[in-house]
Amino acid sequence: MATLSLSAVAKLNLFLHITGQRHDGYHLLETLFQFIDYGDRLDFTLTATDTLDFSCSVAELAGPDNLVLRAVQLLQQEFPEHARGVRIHLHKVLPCGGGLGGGSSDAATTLLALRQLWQLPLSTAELAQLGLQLGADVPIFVSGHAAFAQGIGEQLTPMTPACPWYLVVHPGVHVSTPTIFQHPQLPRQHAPIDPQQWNWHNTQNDCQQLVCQLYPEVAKALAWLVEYAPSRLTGTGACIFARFDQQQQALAALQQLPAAWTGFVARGINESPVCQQLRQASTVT
Ligand SMILES: C[C@](O)(CO)[C@H](O)COP(=O)(O)OP(=O)(O)OC[C@H]1O[C@@H](n2ccc(N)nc2=O)[C@H](O)[C@@H]1O
Ligand SMILES: Nc1ncnc2c1ncn2[C@@H]1O[C@H](COP(=O)(O)OP(=O)(O)OP(=O)(O)O)[C@@H](O)[C@H]1O
Repeated sequence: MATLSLSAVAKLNLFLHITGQRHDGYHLLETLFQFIDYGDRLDFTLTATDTLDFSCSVAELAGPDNLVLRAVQLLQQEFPEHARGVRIHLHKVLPCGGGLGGGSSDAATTLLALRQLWQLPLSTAELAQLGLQLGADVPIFVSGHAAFAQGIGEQLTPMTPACPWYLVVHPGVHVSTPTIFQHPQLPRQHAPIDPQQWNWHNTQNDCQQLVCQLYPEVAKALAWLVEYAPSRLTGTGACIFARFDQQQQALAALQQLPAAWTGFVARGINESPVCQQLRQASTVT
C-alpha cells in the first residue's frame, strides 16, 4: 500500500472576540480563522495487520496523549467494523502551544485521512462535529476553508479574507490556554459584530492584553514587531503575527529578529491543502 503524505497547516486567528461563557465554562467566541502555508506533515500507510503504529519526529510528542492517536481511537470506537491497521508518522514543524492550532490540525488531518483510507460513511460536517470532542479548534481544520467562527469555534461561516504575507514570531514562552480562559481578568463581553464589516481596526484579540500582562516576553515581542507592520496575538498565544503586502518585506523583518525569539514567513491561504491532496490521492488510487 502506498504512503499517503498529507499537510497539517497552521491557523491564525485574524481577530478573536469573547462574547460570553457557557455553563460548562467554555467561552463563546467570534473569530476569523485563516490558514497559512506552513505546518506539519503526516504520513499514513495501511498495513496488513490490525495494529496502530505511531511515530513522531519529536520524541516528547510520541506518547499516548498525542491528538493524532486520540483521533485514530475516536474513529476506531465509532466505526469498529471499518477500522484497519495503519502506520502513521508525524513530522512536527509547528511550535507546540503556540496558538497556531498545530495539535488540532494534526488531529483533523488524521480524521480526514482515515475517513478516506477506511472508507467511512461520514460527511465533512459530521466529521467536524465528531472532531469537536478532541478540541474546539479541530472543526475549522476539518472544514478546510477560512471561516468566521461562532459558538466555541465550531459554528463556521466560510469567508475569503485577503491573503497577505505573515511574519509569525514565537517569543519563546509557553502560554497555557486553560490559564488564560480561566483568568478572572479576561474580558468576556465583546458585542457581536457583522463579519462582513470586519477590518483590522475594528477588531482585536481579547486575550492579548492579559497574555501580555502575564507573559512580559510576549509584550516585548509585540512591541518589536509592531514597528514593522500591524501585529496581533493568535489564539491565546504565545505566537504573534504581522501582516505584509510583500513577501520581501516580511523576510526583511525576519532578518532583524532578535536571537531570543524564533519566527517564519508564510502566506495566508483560504483553503487548507489537505483537502486538495486527498482529492488528488483518490483519483490516483
Ligand atoms: C484559543 C483558540 O485556539 C482560538 O482558536 C481556541 O479557542 C482553543 O482551542 P483548543 O486549543 O482546541 O481548545 P480545547 O482543547 O478545546 O480547550 C482548551 C482549554 O481552553 C478552554 N476553552 C477553549 C475554547 C473555548 N471556546 N473556550 C474555552 O474556555 C477550555 O475550557 C479548555 O480548558
Ligand atoms: N500532535 C500534537 N502536536 C502538538 N501538540 C500536541 C499534539 N498532540 C497533543 N499535543 C499537546 O497539546 C498541547 C497544545 O498544542 P498545540 O500546538 O495544538 O497548541 P496551540 O497551537 O496553542 O493550539 P490552540 O491554538 O488550539 O490552543 C501541547 O502542549 C501538547 O502537549
